[in-house]
Amino acid sequence: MPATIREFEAVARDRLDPAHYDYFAGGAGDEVTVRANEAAFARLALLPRVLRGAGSPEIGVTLLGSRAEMPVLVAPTAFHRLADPEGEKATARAVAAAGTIMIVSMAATVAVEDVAAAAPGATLWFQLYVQPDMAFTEAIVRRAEAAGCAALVVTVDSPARGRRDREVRRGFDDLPEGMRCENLRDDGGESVRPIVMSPAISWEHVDALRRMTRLPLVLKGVTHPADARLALEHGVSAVYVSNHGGRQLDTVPATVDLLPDIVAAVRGAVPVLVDGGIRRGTDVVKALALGASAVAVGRPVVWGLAADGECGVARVLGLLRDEVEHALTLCGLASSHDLEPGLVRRC
Ligand SMILES: Cc1cc2nc3c(=O)[nH]c(=O)nc-3n(C[C@H](O)[C@H](O)[C@H](O)COP(=O)(O)O)c2cc1C
Ligand SMILES: CCCCC(=O)C(=O)O
Repeated sequence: MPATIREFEAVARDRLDPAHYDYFAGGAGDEVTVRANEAAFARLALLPRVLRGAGSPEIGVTLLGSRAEMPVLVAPTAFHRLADPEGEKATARAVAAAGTIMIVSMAATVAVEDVAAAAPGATLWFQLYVQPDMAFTEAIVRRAEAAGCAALVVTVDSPARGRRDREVRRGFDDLPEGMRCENLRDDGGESVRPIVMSPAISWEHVDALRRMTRLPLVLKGVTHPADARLALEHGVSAVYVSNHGGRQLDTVPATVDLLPDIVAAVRGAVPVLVDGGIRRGTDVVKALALGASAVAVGRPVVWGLAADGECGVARVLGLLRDEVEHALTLCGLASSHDLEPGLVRRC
């Protein structure tokens, strides 16, 4: 039984088709950003306080009306059936058991309605790539609403798909026979449209989404403080700092290094979420101390799923939960809400 998330990756690597492992693990260009995300956490040190009598820590969080029993969400990742036959259904069941939030990818290999039905207790948010055909975008949004998704996470770091050399080398350019992006079905029909990543997507599309749905909008893929300020002007309900796990533009800085400037720009107006390189409870604690309301994990969930399906995801989420609680206890804190920047030192 793997004892750490990094050990889960090793098990997953052994079990996965090498092309699929490389799809999940890889990133854009020289993978500078992939490495930077994890390395940046290692460069931050924690400076605990002692004798605080804090007791056992409380780590739950309420975000946009959704409750999460731990401040770690499941980031949207595509193609879970490449990792396990049950795919996103298995992930959602583990998420329900952990009491956290799963952001279902628009590129899921199980339809969002079927994910919801498989895990009635799961809190689901839906991730959207705005499609230039806004009628089709609206049809997808309506499906997510009807399936009970409680927020819409709009990914804005993908005006084009990142170039990932590992995918090119492996010739990975399509899903295997019998697997497809079920959320891209055309108007209840049998055909599935390709996902379009369009450089024409702009703030006007965010405004159109705002008018289209009452769901809270989360903007995923914000890295520049000026864009965080614009996001507030356009009425978003949360800003999600992400460089897509280093899979889009290579050499974007590590997200945890970008976080303080975004938090300063947002000035508490809305929650700030962050993902990228989180592999330990101490990473979660550092991100929260620097002002994130919660974090999300992408690859760790895929490693759990590939290693042992629903049980593997449950174990990965359980590890993170235990590690967060343990780190808070060692920091002398009664609650994750008591985290503040003074706990973190750059070393
Ligand atoms: C295999 C894989 C597939 C992904 N698919 C999506 C996706 O469909 N939509 C999206 O917004 N982000 C997607 N992402 C990005 C994740 O949501 C997240 O930003 C990233 O994985 C965080 O970094 P981490 O993997 O180091 O935790 C994907 C990431 C991976 C690794
Ligand atoms: C067309 C699916 C895109 C999935 C994705 O965002 C990723 O692989 O990073």
